[in-house]
Amino acid sequence: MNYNIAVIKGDGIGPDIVDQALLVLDQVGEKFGHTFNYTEVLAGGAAIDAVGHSLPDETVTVCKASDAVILGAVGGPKWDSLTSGDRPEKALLGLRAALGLFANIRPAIMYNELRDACPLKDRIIGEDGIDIVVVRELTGGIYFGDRGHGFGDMGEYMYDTMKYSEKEVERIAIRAFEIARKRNKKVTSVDKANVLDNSKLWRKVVEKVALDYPDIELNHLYVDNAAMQLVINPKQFDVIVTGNMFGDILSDEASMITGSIGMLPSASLGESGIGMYEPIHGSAPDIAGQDKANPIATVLSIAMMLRYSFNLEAEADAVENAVAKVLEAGNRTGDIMSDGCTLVGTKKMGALLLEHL
Ligand SMILES: NC(=O)c1ccc[n+]([C@@H]2O[C@H](COP(=O)([O-])OP(=O)(O)OC[C@H]3O[C@@H](n4cnc5c(N)ncnc54)[C@H](O)[C@@H]3O)[C@@H](O)[C@H]2O)c1
Ligand SMILES: CC(C)[C@H](C(=O)O)[C@@H](O)C(=O)O
Ligand SMILES: [Mg+2]
Repeated sequence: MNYNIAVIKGDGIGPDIVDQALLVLDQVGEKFGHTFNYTEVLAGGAAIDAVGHSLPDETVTVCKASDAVILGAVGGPKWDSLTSGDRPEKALLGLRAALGLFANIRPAIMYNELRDACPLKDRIIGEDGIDIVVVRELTGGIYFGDRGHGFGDMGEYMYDTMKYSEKEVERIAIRAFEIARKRNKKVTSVDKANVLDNSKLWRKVVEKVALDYPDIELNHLYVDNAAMQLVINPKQFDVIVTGNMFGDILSDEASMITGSIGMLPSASLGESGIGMYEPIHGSAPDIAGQDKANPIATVLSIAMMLRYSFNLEAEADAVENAVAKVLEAGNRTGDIMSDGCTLVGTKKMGALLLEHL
C-alpha cells in the first residue's frame, strides 16, 4: 500500500526526533512492503522564520490532503515575544481546529525496564507497573474560548473563557468509553464541577453517555484531587477523560510517573479521516540540536499512526517491540538514564531501533 504523510518537523528537538522516527517508518515500509511518501511542510517557529507566520495555508492544505500528519514539536524562546502577536504554538492549535482533531489520546505506559526512571516508590508502582490512557478534549474549552483585554480599576486586564457544549463533551466521552471497553473497563472523568459551571455540564453529559456503557465503571474526580491521586495511587486509573487544559497538565504528570516525558506518544483524531501524531513533549530548547533528545515518544507516535490511521496492527506491534527490546538491552537517552545502563544519543537510539526492527 501507498500512504501519503504530511511531515512537520517543527522547532528545537523537532527535526532531531522526527528524522529518527522517519528512518524507523522507512524500515517498516521495507519490511512489510508499504510505501510511505512524505511531504514536508512548515509550521511553528520555522514557518515564522521562512514565510512570516506560524501556519501557512499551504501547510493546512497539504495536511488535509494527506492520510496522516506527523509532527515533532513547535515553539522556543526565539518566538516568545513577537510584536505581531503570532506564536509557534498557534500553529498547533490552528491545525487541530482545521483538521477537526477533538480527541487526543495519550497513553502513559510504564516499561518495566524503566522502573528506575520512575520517581514513585516501588510499592506505589506495584509489580505490573502503570498503564493509563488520558483522553483529552482538544478543540474546545479555555484554549478556544472568547478572550479579550482592556483596562479597569485594577489596571490592564486580560481574560480567557472556558466553555463546553453538550456535543463536544458527548463525543469525547464516547471515545473514552469505547477505549475503556477494549481495556480495563473503567473511566475516570476529571473536572472542576465544585466551582465551574462548564464542568457541571461536563459531568452531566458524561453521566448520560455512561448509560450506554453499563459494562464500564465510571467515577468522577476534581482536577486537584486527580493530580494528587496520580502520584499517590496511579494504579486506580484506566482511562482518564478530561477537558483541554486539565488534560494538558495531567498528561505531562502521567508521563513523568511512567519515567520520562520523552517516552509518551499521542494521537489526535477526529470523527473520521486523518489523524495527527506527535510526542506529548515540547521542543526542549535546552537540548535542541545536541543529539540528546529521546526519539522514542515520536517513534511510538508512529506506531499509533500505523494502528489508528492505517489499521496496520502487525507493523505497529513491530515498532513497539523494537522499543521494548532496545530498552531491555539497557540503552538509554539522558532523560531515562540509570545506573548500569548505556547512555546513547538521539541518532544512536534511532540506529538501535532499526537494528531491533
Ligand atoms: N506539541 C508541541 O509542539 C509542544 C508541546 C509542549 C510544549 N511546546 C513548546 O515547547 C517549548 C518548550 O516547552 P517546555 O520547556 O515547557 O516543555 P518541553 O516538553 O519542551 O521540555 C520540558 C523538559 O523536558 C525535557 N524533554 C522534553 N522532551 C524531551 C525528549 N524527547 N528527550 C529528552 N528530554 C526531553 C526538556 O529537555 C525539558 O527539560 C515551548 O515553546 C512550548 O510552548 C510544544
Ligand atoms: C504547545 C501547546 C499549545 C500544547 C498544548 O497545550 O496543547 C502542548 O503543551 C501539548 O501538550 O501538546
Ligand atoms: Mg502539553
